[in-house]
This record gives sequence, C-alpha cells and structure tokens, in this order.
Amino acid sequence: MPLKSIKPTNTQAWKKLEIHFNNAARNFYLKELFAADSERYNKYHLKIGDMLLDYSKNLINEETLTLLIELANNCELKDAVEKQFTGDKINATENRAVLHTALRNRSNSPVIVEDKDVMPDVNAVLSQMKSFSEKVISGEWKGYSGKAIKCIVNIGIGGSDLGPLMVCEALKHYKNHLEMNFVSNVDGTHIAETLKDLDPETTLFIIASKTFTTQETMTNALSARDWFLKTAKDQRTVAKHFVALSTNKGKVTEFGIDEANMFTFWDWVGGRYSLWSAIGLSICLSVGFEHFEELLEGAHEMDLHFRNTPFEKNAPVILALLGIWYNNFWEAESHALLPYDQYLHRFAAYFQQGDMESNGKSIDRNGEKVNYQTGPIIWGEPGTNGQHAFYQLIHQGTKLIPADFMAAAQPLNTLGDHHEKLLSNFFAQTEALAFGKTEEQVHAEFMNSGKTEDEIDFLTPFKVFEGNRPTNSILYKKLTPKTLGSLLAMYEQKIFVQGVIWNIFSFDQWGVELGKQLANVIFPELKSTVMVTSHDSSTNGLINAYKSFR
Ligand SMILES: O=P(O)(O)OC[C@H]1O[C@](O)(CO)[C@@H](O)[C@@H]1O
Repeated sequence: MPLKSIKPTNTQAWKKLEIHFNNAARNFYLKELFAADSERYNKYHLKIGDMLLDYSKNLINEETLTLLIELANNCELKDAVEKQFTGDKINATENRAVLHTALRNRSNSPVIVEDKDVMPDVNAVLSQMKSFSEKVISGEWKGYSGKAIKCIVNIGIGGSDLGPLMVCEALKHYKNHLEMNFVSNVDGTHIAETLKDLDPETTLFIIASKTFTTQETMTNALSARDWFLKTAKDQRTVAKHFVALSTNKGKVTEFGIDEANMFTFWDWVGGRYSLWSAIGLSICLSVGFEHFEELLEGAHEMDLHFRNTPFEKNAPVILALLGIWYNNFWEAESHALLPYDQYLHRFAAYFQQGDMESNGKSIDRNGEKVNYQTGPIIWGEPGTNGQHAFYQLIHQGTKLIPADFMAAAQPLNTLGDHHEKLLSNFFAQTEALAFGKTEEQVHAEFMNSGKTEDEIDFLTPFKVFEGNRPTNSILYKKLTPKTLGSLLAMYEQKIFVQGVIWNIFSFDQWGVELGKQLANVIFPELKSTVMVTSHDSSTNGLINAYKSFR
C-alpha cells in the first residue's frame, strides 16, 4: 500500500499549532524559557549511543512538542515508518520501494521486496566489495603492467559522488595509502586537473552511476578510458583498471567493463541514499572494509532507534518536527548545518542533495499543488570558518535561520589547545545565538572605555544582539565510522519524516529532468555555426553570443 495522502494543514494538530503559535509561541523568548525552568536542558536532550542531541535552545515549550507529535500522529507517521522498513512502494511515482535501510540491516533479518528476501543479494555484494577492496589495498590486484594500484578515481555525480566523497573526507583519519580522487563535473577541467599527475599503470577508475546513462559521468568515463588507453594501448587492459557500480548491467558491458568487475545495486536504492550500497566501494578502498562495516553498523543502530523509539524520544522525529515548526509556522526559509569538525567539511554539501532533492517538491501525494511550504534551503560550512563569513547575518540579520551545530568531544588530532579553542567556539555560538546581549550589557562594557556618552549612544544599537535564534547541538564522543553512520542515518530519517508530514514524495526527483532535456536540445545547436532562433530572445541571444566569442 502506498503512503496515504493526508493534507497536514487539514489536521487538527496543524490548526492547534497555528493557534499556539499566534497566541503564545511567537512571543517565546529563550532567555525567559530557560529562566522559568531549570530542568529545560534535562527535558530537552537525548542520548543515542555515543551521540547527544540538545534541542533545548529551540523556541518551544511542552505544548509545542505535544502538538508537533500530535501532528506526526495525525499524519500517520508510524504507519509510514513501517512502510519504509518493510519495502512498501513508497516511491509511488517511480513505483519503487525505498530500502537503503536494508543495505545496512546488520541484523540480517529478511527484508521482502516483491516476495523475495533482498538480504542474500545485499550480503553477496558486500562480500564482493570486501574481497575486491582487500585485494586492491594489499596490492594483490595488479594493473596491466604488473604494478599495484596507487590511485583511485571515482567518476560519478550527485548521489554517486557526494556520499562517497563526503564519507572519504570524514574518515580521512582512518585512511590507508590509496590516493582518492573524485571527478563529477562535466567541465573538462575537473577530469583534466585530476588526471594531470596520475599514472595510468597504477590508477583504478570506479565508474559510479546507478543508471549508467548520466551525461556527466559517461562523458568523464569515456575521457578517462581514452586517457588510459593512450598509454595502455590494448583494449583488454581496461578490465584491470575500470570497475562499475551500477544497476544497469547492459550499459556497463556496452561500455566495455567486464561483468565480473561490476558491483550491482537495485532500483530500491535511491541515488542520494546510495553510499551504503556498492556506491560505497570507494569508501571501502579508502578506509578498508571493516570501517565500512562499522559505518553500516552505526546507521543500523540509528535505524533501530528511529523505528522503535516513541516519537517524544526519537532523534530524527524531533529534528524533523522542529524543522517543520520553523519552516511552516515561523516562516524560516533555510536551515544551516554547521559542523565544528573539519572532517565533516562536505557534510552540508552532501545534505543539500539529500534534503533538497528529496523535499524540494510542490505537488502533494494526491497530485495537487501544496499551499504551504515544503523543504528548506540547506546550507552551511564548517565552524569556525563560517563564523568569519556568514554568522554576522545569523546573529544580527533580519532572517530567522535555525541551525544545527555538531562537534566531537574527543579530537582525532591532538594538537596543543586547538580542540578546546574549537569547542569553546562551538559552545559559545549557540549561547550567543540564544541569549544575545542586551543594551544594559553593552552599556556596562563601555564603562571606563573613555568614550563620550554621545559616542556610546551612537554605538549601542549596533552592539546589541537580540538573541532568540534557535539551534540544535549534536555532540558526539569521537568521529568514528560508527558515529558517522548514525549521524548520517539520523539526518536521512529526519528528511523522511518531514516528507511524510508535508505529504510529498521524497524519493523521486523529477525536478532535475527539464534542464537535462533542454540541454540535450541545445547541445547539437552548439556544434553548428548557424545562429539559433528557436528559443526565447534571451536564450537565443546568449547562445549566439557564445558562438561569436568562439
Ligand atoms: O547515479 P546516476 O544514475 O548517474 O545519477 C546521478 C544523480 O543524478 C540524479 O538522478 C539527479 O540529479 C540524482 O538523483 C543521482 O544521484
């Protein structure tokens, strides 16, 4: 049974939330909420394994949370969660199940899709990944000239790039000697710059594409093969230097990749949820299969927490409901992801696809245009870099920007007092955002400054911080593969919950099609010298200007 269509704005809970917002919450002041309740932190934080989520610095009280949970119930979230885990075809516009959870189902309990348990196939590909990555890492796998592989180039885009790239960066501390490269952009610069210093004899290409038809990936794969064959000459050597991660066996063999070197996955794995599948091969190569397994383990633990924990104590549900609170009632337009962990420097970029490709939709599950806001704009950079770039706007701008701060308690690189300095910023920022600085505090700071009263009066308004900016803090013990797996699964499931409540389909991505279609029309036009007249005046003008510049 597909997911039911329930218009969230028609639910009792939504109406109550509107009243609660207008009558009470819009005047919530974090300073007062904390002053009124010394137990606020104790009430509003959760521990899941080695991870702590503090959501006390949000513009909520008990009534808000009760109503948000009522909203989840009104939207039949529990039923949707079960449907996700048990292989219902919840991706209705593509008639597919959504089972990235099966890829990390370490309990190995059967997961049935169309009367078939998918776990034996999942496990078979995992052992293929284990055996291949071990051979490459140990040097047993040789290139065509008998040398061991030194460099890996993952060619893919979107989910076939962002996930493995983000995880390889996040787990750099655990990496081995293999040099990892990721090529995604069809801009020739990307592959040209990557191949510049590589040796074809010791380079292994991973062509990662669920469909094996994506223009960017196929173009880069062909250029990589040409570059390789320029040295290797013999077509048969391709088998030792090119492997494919895909669901499309026909296209893989057509490209010239040996079926034995293909790592398969299935249509029930969405591109942006695929790092847990064969798409994770570059992760196995970079950090070893055991660490990849730990990543799966962490994600599985979060899946169990998500599936089995009451909503009041359920981290992905809480994060999702808070997001809905700001998006739909406070009219926040964006959400910032701010890791105080340099290893997570691609985290926000990864969840830009994860969140915005999933929930950037305006047609509901009934095929009707929504009249409420859906997915927010996701953005972010690692702290403390962001502090010296865009935090000014978060602190004193006119927009409400809910933000998630994340950090490790134990650093992976112990270097002087770097970590204490980093974490002092992590703690200070959410404190500053929540509680701000009053006029009185500013005045007190001017005491004995030597400034005149006029100067002080002039400067004061610029130095006041209103505060009341909501944040979540996620503090984990240490960035291990397992913790990373849990963190990623927590955000994935948050996105799922929001999609259920917004009554949209989170697992298709029709919005990326039109641009692709039009590019296919324009591509041949760029090859001819004839001026174009078939588009609107702007597009014609731009294409013709391009031709005249050439
Ligand atoms: O793995 P493929 O099929 O090359 O697709 C790459 C990406 O393209 C999209 O289909 C659209 O951007 C993504 O969902 C996907 O991750």
